[in-house]
Amino acid sequence: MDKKISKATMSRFPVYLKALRKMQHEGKETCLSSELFEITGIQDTTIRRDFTYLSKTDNFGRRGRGYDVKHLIDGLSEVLGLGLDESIILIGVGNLGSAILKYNRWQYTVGKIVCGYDMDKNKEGERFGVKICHIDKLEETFPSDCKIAILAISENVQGTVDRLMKLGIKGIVDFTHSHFMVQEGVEVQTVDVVVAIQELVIKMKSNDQE
Ligand SMILES: NC(=O)c1ccc[n+]([C@@H]2O[C@H](COP(=O)([O-])OP(=O)(O)OC[C@H]3O[C@@H](n4cnc5c(N)ncnc54)[C@H](O)[C@@H]3O)[C@@H](O)[C@H]2O)c1
Repeated sequence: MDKKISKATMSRFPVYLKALRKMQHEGKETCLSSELFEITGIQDTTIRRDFTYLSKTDNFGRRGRGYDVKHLIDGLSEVLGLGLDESIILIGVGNLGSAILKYNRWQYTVGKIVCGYDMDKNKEGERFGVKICHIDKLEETFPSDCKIAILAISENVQGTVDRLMKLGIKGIVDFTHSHFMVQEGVEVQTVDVVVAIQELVIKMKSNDQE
């Protein structure tokens, strides 16, 4: 792709992708930008402009006929470097981990949690349809195609991250409040409710000052 895609456009792509995967799941083959507007709240002019950045746009989006849902999904997945079927593992099946497992919005977006791990033997078995293994069995049960791990543990974070990296994990969604080191080529995405509230308060204050 030759055209440079702006950050704002890139941040809207996952939103379109999620909406389109849901449409595809419901059996829809084409969609109008106005329909995407209704689902995403993003103006259709913005949507149409954003889609011009996708490499396959030449073949679709003819006026009035709408976009081919599959072509759009392929184009967006290509740009975002995402597959539909990421195998994700969850480490720590406590309060937060269980809530994440129960959250069933995975399937239209990035893939699914294929296995959970916990150091508590009582957690072994199955939860919300997902197999839970003891963390001691991580190496022997690790899904070979898995590149992403969600961390919702409270102890031995660095040791666990080291084991995950040895197994080939390249992306970590981190809910712990611990500082840990990763090797080059491993990405960490931190999710923190407190930080989100802090940012919200800052935005609210700056609104008051305007
Ligand atoms: N980011 C956020 O916004 C946010 C919000 C709430 C909690 N947290 C953090 O998420 C983590 C989990 O919170 P919680 O409320 O679910 O705690 P919890 O005690 O209910 O659950 C933690 C689970 O992880 C397991 N565990 C701990 N260390 C482990 C390890 N090294 N390997 C395997 N399993 C391990 C425990 O057995 C337990 O089942 C904590 O670190 C907490 O501080 C973050």
